[in-house]
Amino acid sequence: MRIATPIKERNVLEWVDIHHRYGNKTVAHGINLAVGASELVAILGPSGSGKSTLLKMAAGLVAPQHGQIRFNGADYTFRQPEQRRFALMFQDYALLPHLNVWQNVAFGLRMQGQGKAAARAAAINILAQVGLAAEAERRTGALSGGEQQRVALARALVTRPQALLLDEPFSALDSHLRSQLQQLTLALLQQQPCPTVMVTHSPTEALQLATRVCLLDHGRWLQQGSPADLLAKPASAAAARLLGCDNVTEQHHIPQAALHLHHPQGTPSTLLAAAPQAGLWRLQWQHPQYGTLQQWLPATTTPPAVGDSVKLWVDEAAVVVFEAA
Ligand SMILES: Nc1ncnc2c1ncn2[C@@H]1O[C@H](COP(=O)(O)OP(=O)(O)OP(=O)(O)O)[C@@H](O)[C@H]1O
Repeated sequence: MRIATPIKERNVLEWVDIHHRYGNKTVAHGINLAVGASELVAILGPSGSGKSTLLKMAAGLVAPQHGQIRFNGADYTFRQPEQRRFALMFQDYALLPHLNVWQNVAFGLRMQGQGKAAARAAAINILAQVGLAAEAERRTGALSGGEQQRVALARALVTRPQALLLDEPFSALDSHLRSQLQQLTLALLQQQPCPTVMVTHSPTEALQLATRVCLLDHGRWLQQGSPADLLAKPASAAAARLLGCDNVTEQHHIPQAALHLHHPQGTPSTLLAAAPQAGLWRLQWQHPQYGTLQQWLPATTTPPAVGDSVKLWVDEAAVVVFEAA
């Protein structure tokens, strides 16, 4: 009988059994992660949880004390950064101040040995895609923060990297620019897919952009999954809090779908506060069994008056109970 050989996906970036400490602080504790060519994986975790260290290991800027970085099945752990052909876009995007915009973008291509004319043409082409063709001759110091970030994105993608590593790439931008650049990044990645890993501390960013979100705490995965799966069933209170969920205790998470106002089976609850926020009403209830609960309602609804007592039903079938609780 012939046994079918599993087809191994190509262009997979992997962290394999990574352990790392700084002094007595463990920042990676048996980390495994495989990112496929069409994936955008977000690593979401609190400050100091070890997110950037994992990215730096893939980039070749930090060598893990134990474990391997692999690409396409090959061991990359000790390859020099420039031998990896991975593009980095870090928070401090560090454009070269003595070069103009197109020269910054073309820099990687020139380092790879491409001729000046071809490198310039490729740079201008990608600058057009990020809406900066007209700025090609300008000094980078004269650009706004958002423009500099777009140059950094163009610079990261112009070399057609084997993998893209993004460390808080959008955090310095205001919300309008942030969403513009996020959409632009997704569009460019659709044109030239490669394993992409984005480090962020923003649950909104991770859940909106990533195909898979990995929750990291103290150098360990808390949980991994698609945004929809994680939101539907966070595995623990720590995971739910990292995801930015409301109504979390050590025992359970009460999602918005579990809350029903003016329900005949509801328990009289007092409205403590009501405020417009992010285009919605944010209500705070005092519930006799569940304590303080946050509820979000559409801006078009008229909330009860603060101090009123209203029947609020918590549908227990929709409450997420944590297994360890
Ligand atoms: N070169 C280093 N030497 C000593 N300690 C370090 C070094 N680099 C990072 N650390 C420490 O290791 C921990 C993890 O750092 P890392 O930058 O990976 O975390 P992070 O999750 O990306 O944090 P942040 O969101 O704040 O950037 C932090 O406590 C940091 O201070």
